[in-house]
Amino acid sequence: MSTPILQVRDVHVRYGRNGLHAVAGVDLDLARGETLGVVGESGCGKSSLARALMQMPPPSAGTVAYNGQELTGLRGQELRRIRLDLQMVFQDPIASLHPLRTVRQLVGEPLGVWRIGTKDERKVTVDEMLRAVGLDPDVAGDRRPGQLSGGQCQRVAIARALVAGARVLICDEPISSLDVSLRATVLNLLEELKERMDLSILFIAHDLAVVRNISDRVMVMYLGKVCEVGPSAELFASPLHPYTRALIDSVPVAMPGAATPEPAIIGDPPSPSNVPSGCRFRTRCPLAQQVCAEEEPQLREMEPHHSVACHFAETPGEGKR
Ligand SMILES: Nc1ncnc2c1ncn2[C@@H]1O[C@H](COP(=O)(O)OP(=O)(O)OP(=O)(O)O)[C@@H](O)[C@H]1O
Repeated sequence: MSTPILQVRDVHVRYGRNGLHAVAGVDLDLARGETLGVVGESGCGKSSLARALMQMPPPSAGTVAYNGQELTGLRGQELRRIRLDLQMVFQDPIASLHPLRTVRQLVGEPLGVWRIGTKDERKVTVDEMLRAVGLDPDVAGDRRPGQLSGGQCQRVAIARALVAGARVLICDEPISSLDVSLRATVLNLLEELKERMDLSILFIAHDLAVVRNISDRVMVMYLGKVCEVGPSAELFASPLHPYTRALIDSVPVAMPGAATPEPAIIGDPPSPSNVPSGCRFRTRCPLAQQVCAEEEPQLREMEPHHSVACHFAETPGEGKR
């Protein structure tokens, strides 16, 4: 197998003087051409992890290698250069774009800053990129973000992220702020661009339904740690962690007249400043036993490429170790 395009080891993110531990030792590999979905409830550390991978700011500890090159020690120009390859798309597209710039200026900016191509070549590249994200340059090119819909702004943000030849796209809830009717079109666009431009994607979302179809693999986070990671189809068909099962059970069935499911998971997650001993999910887990308070379960591979951090993963529901 070739080297992963992104290789992350034992990344930690701490905030503030009290050292709130938002990401508590995450490993991940993103293979070339792969889409890895990252899911978990609000506050579990998904965005903190994404920013740490981008070195915005660098993680408090751990390593992040892009194409085998370690990023955590890089600063200034060197880091900005790498960030052309490693781009991020944010949840709120309107807020992520300068309101006074035109669409052409916004998409062309990375090319101008790095003096990629001549002025005429840049114009051609920008127009091609706008067409690639489904915007007509003659119609949208001179508009400003305030004159576009949320979905169009997200297309502009994607065009801007990809225009200078990005290899990895980190999408942080890219469709959650969009109208429900537009979400599928933006997901389809990302899939199409991934194929056409040979991208690798880390796709963050708080609910599993969104990542289900777009991801090759899915990584489930709980309170700053990975509790399960595996191939998407297998993880949905045979989830191993009680938290993953609860997330899947909470996904509404897309059928007219289907009852809204009861929340399968009770209460809110504990604060990352007050993490339970042993297994951090135990305070909400239907399978919890004494051992869960005493020993932290480590990620272990149960099926090829499918790992889980749970003492009771082999016999879910029976309470046997
Ligand atoms: N800049 C910051 N300063 C202090 N605490 C922060 C900061 N950013 C995030 N946190 C805290 O870190 C924890 C993880 O937050 P993060 O935004 O990474 O989670 P998330 O899973 O992306 O949540 P959401 O889906 O709501 O964006 C939360 O407790 C949050 O309050």
